[in-house]
Amino acid sequence: MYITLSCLRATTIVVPTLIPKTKTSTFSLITSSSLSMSTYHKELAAAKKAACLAARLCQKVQKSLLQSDVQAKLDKSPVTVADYGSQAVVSFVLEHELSAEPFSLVAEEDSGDLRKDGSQETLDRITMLVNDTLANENAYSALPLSAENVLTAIDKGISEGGPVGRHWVLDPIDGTKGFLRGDQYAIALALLDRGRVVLGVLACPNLSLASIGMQTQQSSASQIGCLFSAVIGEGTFMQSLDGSSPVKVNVSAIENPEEASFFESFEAAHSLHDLTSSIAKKLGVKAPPVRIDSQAKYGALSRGDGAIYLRFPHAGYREKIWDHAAGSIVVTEAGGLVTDAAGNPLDFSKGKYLDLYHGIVATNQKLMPSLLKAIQESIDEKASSL
Ligand SMILES: Nc1ncnc2c1ncn2[C@@H]1O[C@H](COP(=O)(O)O)[C@@H](OP(=O)(O)O)[C@H]1O
Ligand SMILES: [Mg+2]
Ligand SMILES: [Mg+2]
Ligand SMILES: [Mg+2]
Repeated sequence: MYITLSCLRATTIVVPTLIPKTKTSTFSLITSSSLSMSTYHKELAAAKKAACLAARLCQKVQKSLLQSDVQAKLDKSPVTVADYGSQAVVSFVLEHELSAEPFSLVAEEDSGDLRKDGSQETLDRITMLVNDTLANENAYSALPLSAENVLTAIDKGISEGGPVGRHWVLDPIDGTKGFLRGDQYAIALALLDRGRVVLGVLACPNLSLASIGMQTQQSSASQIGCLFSAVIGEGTFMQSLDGSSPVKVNVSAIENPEEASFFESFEAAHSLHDLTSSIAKKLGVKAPPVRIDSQAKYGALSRGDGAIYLRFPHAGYREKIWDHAAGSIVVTEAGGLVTDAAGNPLDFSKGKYLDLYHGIVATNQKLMPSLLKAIQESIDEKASSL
């Protein structure tokens, strides 16, 4: 039996342990072969390290959130010093850990607003946060970073992605609105190889290690902060953000929709809650929806906390790849399916956006056919009532 020592080590170190082989319905301990044989082993270790450091920065900011730390982007969505700081940290760490490889990053934020007059104080604060976060990383001779270095690191995220070569895909804080409320958010990092997601890491600093809905019954209730990771063909693993041993996770095995519970966005503006409630009613789902922010929903789904995730944005909204790349591989490698509302797999090879039929659906293989049927009926009913 083997465990990883810490998610902050760039090269995953495995050591023998005396942990007994235990198994629950959804978790099992990692095996040596799944760690040592990975094609993307180096990339996985770098991604975990980058996401854990970024999570540390975000946690620090969330604890002492000041109004001046929040700004509105041109599209009026919020962005915080932590979004920028997280992007700078991940970009810097990936480029330095994987310096032998060409580096392409598709990321949500850019430095445009930070370069404008009046932004110097905010930029100085971000630079300080980034340097504090990386302070213990003695291996990086480029430290401390100047404000210009931080802007450059943020702007490395300017790639458009696409079907050729490798591209990292980053949402430095997914669920910024949840982050501002003190709720769920995630640092979501994925690797595309020739248009396919081959690796994903989701750091969820506010997600309990115990399953949602079971916190009151489990002793690990107080342990908060999960890191999900998945490599194509190797399964999905969960560990605590401070580096506990990874456990393999699996999606729910529920076959009867009446026993299923479903996740959706906390923000009603991000998904049509009336449509999802009509779908749930058709399926006979009894439990009320679990509404949480960010790709933490994919993480929770991958370990079987709920059985379905439904996301139906308002007409005209185009989903971005960084909102789903890491989450989708975390669910598919845990045995689930992630498709659009017609059952088509998500295509991450088209650049920054996903072309979708109506929305995104994630569940296990047994429930998917009846779910897609209920979805189509609900979409048709909605259309005919307009
Ligand atoms: N009108 C809209 N419809 C659907 N998604 C939206 C939206 N406006 C913003 N979003 C996306 O929803 C993400 C949050 O997802 P969720 O609803 O699952 O919490 C946001 O990510 P950021 O917080 O990274 O900007 C943003 O990209
Ligand atoms: Mg945003
Ligand atoms: Mg996002
Ligand atoms: Mg974001």
